Amino acid sequence: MSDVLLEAKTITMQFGGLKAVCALDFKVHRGQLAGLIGPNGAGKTTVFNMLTGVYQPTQGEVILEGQSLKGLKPYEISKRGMARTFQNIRLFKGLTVLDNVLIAGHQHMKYMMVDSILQTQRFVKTEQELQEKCMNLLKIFHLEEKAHKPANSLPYGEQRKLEIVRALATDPKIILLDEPAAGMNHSETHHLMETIAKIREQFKLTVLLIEHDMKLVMGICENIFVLDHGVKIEEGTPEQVQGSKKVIEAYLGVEEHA
Ligand SMILES: Nc1ncnc2c1ncn2[C@@H]1O[C@H](COP(=O)(O)OP(=O)(O)OP(=O)(O)O)[C@@H](O)[C@H]1O
Repeated sequence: MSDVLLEAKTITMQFGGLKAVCALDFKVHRGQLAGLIGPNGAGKTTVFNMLTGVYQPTQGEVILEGQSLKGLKPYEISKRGMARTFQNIRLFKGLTVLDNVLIAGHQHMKYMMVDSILQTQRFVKTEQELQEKCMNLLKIFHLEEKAHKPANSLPYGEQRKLEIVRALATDPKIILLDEPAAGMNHSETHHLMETIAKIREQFKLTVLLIEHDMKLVMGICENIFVLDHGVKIEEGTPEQVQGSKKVIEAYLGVEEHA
């Protein structure tokens, strides 16, 4: 099996007259923790939207495990093992924390409608297993005691963590995290960093994250892609990227992100 799990092959996204992303190439290797960074408006979220089928690239293609994702819908890509979180939290706010996770887990259940109506043994067993799995995931993120509380009663930082738990409940091979630490304080961010590293090990996951918190990115990513005006201007280890003249220039004037 190839070492490359996810590949962007010269992907371009044109919105009318604006090329938000231009002929972008990159590869994420199996098991890697990779980062996608760049100043505001560089095209990072647009890249995630192309990877996950929200947008079809106007040119180029995305390859997951050697197979093109061209023309696939987001739910089809999710079934192939790519999960994501969003910059703006998207939870079922009135439902409990656990129900939010169960709904995500159900998307990949193998039993039939008839099992569910007749409450067959297979259905009951699968439901129990799913419930256990979801509770275990909540435990990893220290959310188990809030399992039966409404999602909208959680503080913002915990809602972000719940989004990650929901993504993990789909048993992904790769998880794309869009600004997971946004709105978190220093100690929450530090804890999140440790948890991301832990779940990567525990679930043999591949992770690609967008993040403005440079401490987080430089602290956990092994390989970083830097976008500016839709173009990849640098790629490498945290040390290589931090020392790059092009990267420093791209960030000049936006020092609040440094
Ligand atoms: N649906 C859309 N239609 C038109 N233009 C868009 C659309 N989505 C994004 N853009 C534009 O594409 C460019 C890249 O936006 P994108 O949100 O991908 O950047 P980003 O790097 O994620 O920014 P930020 O760090 O601020 O979240 C911006 O100029 C944005 O205004």
